[in-house]
Amino acid sequence: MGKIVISYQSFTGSCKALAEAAAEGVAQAGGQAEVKNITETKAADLASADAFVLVTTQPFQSLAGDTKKFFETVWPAREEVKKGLTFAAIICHANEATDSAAALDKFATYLGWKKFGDWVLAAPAELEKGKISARQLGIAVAQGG
Ligand SMILES: Cc1cc2nc3c(=O)[nH]c(=O)nc-3n(C[C@H](O)[C@H](O)[C@H](O)COP(=O)(O)O)c2cc1C
Repeated sequence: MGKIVISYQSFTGSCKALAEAAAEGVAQAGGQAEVKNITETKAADLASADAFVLVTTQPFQSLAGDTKKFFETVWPAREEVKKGLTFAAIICHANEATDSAAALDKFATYLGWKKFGDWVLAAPAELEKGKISARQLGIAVAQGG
């Protein structure tokens, strides 16, 4: 795989740390990772990306605001995004993440992005464990599956 965009939304740093761990995995597998805040991620950034990894928190049991806004912004500009973009996600949650996972499923379907395996779940209380999963995800995405 070539360039992999890894975007995060983070209130207290856990999702940022998970995004950086995923980028380490990508680099370890010989890929090129670009880590960005979700507020700075636009459809055009995904034009030349081979894969997109989203790392998001889930306040109030639902997808975080800036992350949802990202999808709302990408939708009208979706033609700019590489066709069939590979899409992986890490949901960082304090309890269960059913609603956020379902929302990401819907966005992937609407946009025609190719879901990469299962969404990875991580808990801020077990951040080191989450970082291992994030690194493994980065390696797997960079290796193309
Ligand atoms: C305002 C707010 C509301 C939250 N509500 C939930 C929630 O309903 N369910 C949940 O699993 N986590 C909830 N969280 C916890 C976040 O999931 C957790 O703190 C976050 O994933 C940590 O990532 P971060 O350090 O990148 O912000 C909430 C956090 C904030 C700030």
